[in-house]
Amino acid sequence: MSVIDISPIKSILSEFTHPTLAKNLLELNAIKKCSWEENELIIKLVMPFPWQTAFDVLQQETTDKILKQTHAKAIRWSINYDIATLKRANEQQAIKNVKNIIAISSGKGGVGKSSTAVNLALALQQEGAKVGLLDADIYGPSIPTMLGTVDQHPLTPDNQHMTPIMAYGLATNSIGYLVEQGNAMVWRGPMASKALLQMLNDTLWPELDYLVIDMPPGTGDIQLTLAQSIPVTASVIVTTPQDIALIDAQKGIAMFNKVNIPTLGIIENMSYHICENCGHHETIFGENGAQELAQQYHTSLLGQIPLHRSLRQDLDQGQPTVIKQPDSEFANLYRQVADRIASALYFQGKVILPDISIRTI
Ligand SMILES: Nc1ncnc2c1ncn2[C@@H]1O[C@H](COP(=O)(O)OP(=O)(O)OP(=O)(O)O)[C@@H](O)[C@H]1O
Repeated sequence: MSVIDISPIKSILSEFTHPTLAKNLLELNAIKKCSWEENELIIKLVMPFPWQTAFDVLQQETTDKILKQTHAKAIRWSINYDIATLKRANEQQAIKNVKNIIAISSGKGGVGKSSTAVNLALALQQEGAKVGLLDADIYGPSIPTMLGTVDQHPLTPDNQHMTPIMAYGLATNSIGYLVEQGNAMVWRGPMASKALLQMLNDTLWPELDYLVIDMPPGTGDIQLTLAQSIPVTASVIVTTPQDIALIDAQKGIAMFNKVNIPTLGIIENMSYHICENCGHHETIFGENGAQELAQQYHTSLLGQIPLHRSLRQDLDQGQPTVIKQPDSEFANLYRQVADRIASALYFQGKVILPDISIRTI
């Protein structure tokens, strides 16, 4: 076959725009292969952040254009990921095998932080990343229930380290796997923080692009100690639109600012209620609160998740909506938020070499 000029293909690919792309695919150096094999065009991308949904859109939007331009019979598309390790807050040392840590926090309890953390972790995974989830919500470890793993216990092969519990492809650990329900509630602050840091350091995490940490709610001493001791890349705040939750979310952002941890943005949970009968959207907890808070603190509103019975039911049954109803509008929303988080982390952060040293506490 004669040599074909691939520059028009690259130019079509570089013209592709998407909310996750602050730079185009050419500038990102994401087009790793663009060549011919027996009348078929091979296009291979390697992305530094999870990008599956956008990759589907790219194919839909550009396949016909490229075929027309090249007269190829078909395109064989593929995508791989080489997820970037980003600079950690306060130059902290990394956890072995963990590239990036995202702390999910809320100023106030009960706003849906754990529900959001679980669905987001699974959404990041569906978008192409290797993900772990650490339930640091010591006073209400709900992750095992939400993942249907309540009866499981991590093994300790050497009496010091723990093997994580695998659930739907996520590597997880939770205080809920280790102590009887209710026992951790009586721990004093330092004991609780120590236990969590131990879980973080002593779990035999497989290679992870992101470890999502479901932080304990509130902005007290435990949260401050944890925020300072965990090598996080950035934090994400979950709130409801209610004034009382927003005031506490504000305290959360202020706490992270104080210890130099970037707040990537705010997720508004229970933003509006969707009526199961007529589909009507009702803003029962108020409107625009999280948007205004984000503006005030120069951060972004990463997404708005509705209040819906099926979201709660799926979690109660141990099958988060992203798994139970992957094609639902809710799962799409979680994937959209996950994509925003991953691309914002990449474009706002500084890429560093992975650090494989082990921390001791
Ligand atoms: N968007 C939603 N729609 C319906 N139910 C929800 C939604 N978000 C959370 N819930 C339900 O609200 C309850 C509290 O949620 P969750 O445990 O995630 O809150 P939390 O902020 O982590 O709480 P805590 O502060 O106790 O850790 C759960 O029963 C959960 O299923």
